[in-house]
Amino acid sequence: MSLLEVTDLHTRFDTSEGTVHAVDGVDLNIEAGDIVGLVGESGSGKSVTARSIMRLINSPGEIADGEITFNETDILAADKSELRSIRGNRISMIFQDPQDAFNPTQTIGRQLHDVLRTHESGSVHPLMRILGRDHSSAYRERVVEALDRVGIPSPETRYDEYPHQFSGGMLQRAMIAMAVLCEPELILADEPTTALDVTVESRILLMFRELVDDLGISVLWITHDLSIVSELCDRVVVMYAGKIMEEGPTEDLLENPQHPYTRALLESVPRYDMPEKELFAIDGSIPSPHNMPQGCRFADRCPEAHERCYDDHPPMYERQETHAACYLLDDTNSKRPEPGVEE
Ligand SMILES: Nc1ncnc2c1ncn2[C@@H]1O[C@H](COP(=O)(O)OP(=O)(O)OP(=O)(O)O)[C@@H](O)[C@H]1O
Repeated sequence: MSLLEVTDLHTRFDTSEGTVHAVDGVDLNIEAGDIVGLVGESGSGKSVTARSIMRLINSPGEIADGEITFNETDILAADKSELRSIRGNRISMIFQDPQDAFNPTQTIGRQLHDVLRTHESGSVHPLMRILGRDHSSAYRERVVEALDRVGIPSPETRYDEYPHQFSGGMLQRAMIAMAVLCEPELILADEPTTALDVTVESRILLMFRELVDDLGISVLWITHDLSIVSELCDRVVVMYAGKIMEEGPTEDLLENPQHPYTRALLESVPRYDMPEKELFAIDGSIPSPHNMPQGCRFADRCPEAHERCYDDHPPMYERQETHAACYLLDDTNSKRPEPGVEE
């Protein structure tokens, strides 16, 4: 059994303009120790998928259907106390903007210390906080160790500094330290390096891979950047307009993409080794979330679309280890008689 199994997940938002089917029948598996990249254009439903896994969908949103099983725990049936013990302890989330994750009025060390203490022994009693009794040296040591592990220089000194004294890259590292502090089984990382410059980004990716290998943590890494996926991920899941279009091992999927959408995404990545290559942009735009087509969500932009693609969204077809939702992979297509030809 996989560490995380998401089956036929439907998450929607009821807005004044109608219902947005942000996640529409998503299946997703993550094995222990794997880094899975979730890629797709803006608005395709990546963040809503991650937030659904944590059950962080608030009104006007709701998880309308599906199953989410995390290490044999039924997340959608879990009560508040079960959820509390899962969030942070067993599944952590890292966000794009580290500023939002930290309180500007408390030192970084203090905040990491509180996370550790809260998850290990319940919430910190306000009186204990005033008396400073919760500031045990064992916790401090573990926080310093975590800051050191993510490559923050002079972690002992940095422990007592405030968020504004950290650069963007350092703050991002501190957030990663916070996510790994409780040694979770799964980290959901929502575009955590998008705001960083490329040199800091590649240092963080390298460090993250080492961290995951050392601690055996599984990761869902959300991004729209395929170069990050090729550097970091074991498997890739390609999402478009609320649906999974293709998924498979990174190398297979990037070298031999089956879905026209994946091919188009790969075509639009700038190639430094081929500077003369013209940049490709996918024609059209992602369908309006209020007015999804009944057929393949990508049909309107797909150069290979045929009549059938406009009728129903295709199921997943298997090609070795890759699965793609595209009728081009349906072997029975070739056996279908040409119109007007007797069988
Ligand atoms: N609170 C909300 N209310 C209404 N619609 C929402 C809400 N949150 C998300 N959506 C809609 O759900 C869809 C999926 O959004 P989501 O944030 O998951 O996309 P994404 O793939 O993560 O995009 P990005 O890469 O830009 O973060 C979008 O159409 C978005 O507008």
